[in-house]
Amino acid sequence: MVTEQRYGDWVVVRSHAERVAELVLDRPEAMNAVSSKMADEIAAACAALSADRSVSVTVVTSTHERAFCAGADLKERNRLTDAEMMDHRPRARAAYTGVLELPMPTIASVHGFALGGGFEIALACDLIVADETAVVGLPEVSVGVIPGGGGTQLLPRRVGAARAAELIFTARRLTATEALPLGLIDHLAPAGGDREAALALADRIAANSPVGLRAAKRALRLGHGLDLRTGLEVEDSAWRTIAFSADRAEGVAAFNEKRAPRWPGL
Ligand SMILES: CCCCCCCCCCCCC[C@H](O)CC(=O)SCCNC(=O)CCNC(=O)[C@H](O)C(C)(C)COP(=O)(O)OP(=O)(O)OC[C@H]1O[C@@H](n2cnc3c(N)ncnc32)[C@H](O)[C@@H]1OP(=O)(O)O
Repeated sequence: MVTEQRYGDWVVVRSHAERVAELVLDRPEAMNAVSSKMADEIAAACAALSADRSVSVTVVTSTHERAFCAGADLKERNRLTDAEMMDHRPRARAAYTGVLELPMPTIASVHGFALGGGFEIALACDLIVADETAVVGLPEVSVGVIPGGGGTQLLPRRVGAARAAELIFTARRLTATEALPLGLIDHLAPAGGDREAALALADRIAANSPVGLRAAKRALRLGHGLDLRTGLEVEDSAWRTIAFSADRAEGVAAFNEKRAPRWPGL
C-alpha cells in the first residue's frame, strides 16, 4: 500500500516500493525554489525519514516538469530584511543538513533545472540520476553570493578542487551530457526517464540489508577524506556496530539455505 505524508504546502514523503521512500519537492509555481517555509518542510520531512527504520533508500524527486529545484527563493530574498535573512539561514541549514545526513542511501532524481541551492540538494544526496533535459550548475557568484548550501564543500568532493573552482567561478550551467563525464551526475537517463531510473536503482539497493546499508553509509561518510589508517578505524567501528545484528544472521543463514534473505532490519 502506497502511503503519503504531506509536510506543509510543498513537500511530500511517499512510499514507493518496499523500503523505498520518495521525498517529493512540490512547489511548481516557483520551480521548487526553496523559501524559508519550504526549508522548514524539507527539514521536517528529513527528520521523519531519519527516524523511520522501514526506509532503506530515499529518492528526492520533483513534480515540476522543467525543474528539479531552481535554488534559493530569490523573490523571498528580495523581500527579507537583514534580520530576517539571518533568521532564514539556520532554517535553510536544517533543511540541507537534513538531506545530507539522512542515514539511508539517497538518490537525487533530476530533470530540468537544478541550479544553485537546487543542485546543492542533489549534491547532498549520495547519488545523482539525471535525464537528458537536466541543466545543473552553481550560479551563485552571478547573483552576488556564494554556493551557501554546501556546494563549495560537496562539489570538490565530487569533481576535484580545480574543476569545482572553475564551475563555481564561472557560474557555468552544464547540460546532463556535459555533466556526466565530469562526475557531476552519476547516471544519465533518457528525457523524462530520471525518476524511473532512480527508482529502479533504489529498488536494487533496497534489496540489500537495511542495517548494512546504513552502516556502510556511516563508514563512507565519516571516513571520506581521512588518512587510510584512520579511515580503516572508522570502518572497523562501523563493522562492530552491526557484527551481531539480526540482519547479519539472516544474511548468512539465507546464503547457506540457498534462499533470498528476509531482512529483519535490525
Ligand atoms: C549540505 C549541508 C549544507 C549546510 C549549509 C546549508 C545552509 C543553507 C542553504 C541555503 C540555501 C542555498 C542557497 C544557494 O546556495 C543560493 C542560491 O540558490 S541563489 C539562486 C540560484 N538559482 C538561480 O539563479 C536560478 C534562478 N532562476 C532562473 O534562472 C530561471 O528561473 C530558470 C531556472 C533558468 C528558468 O527560467 P525560465 O524557464 O525562463 O522560467 P522563469 O524564469 O519564468 O521561472 C518560472 C517561474 O519560477 C520562478 N522562479 C524560478 N527560479 C526562482 C528562484 N530561484 N526563486 C524564486 N522564484 C523562481 C520565476 O520567478 C517564475 O515565476 P513567475 O515570475 O512566473 O511567477
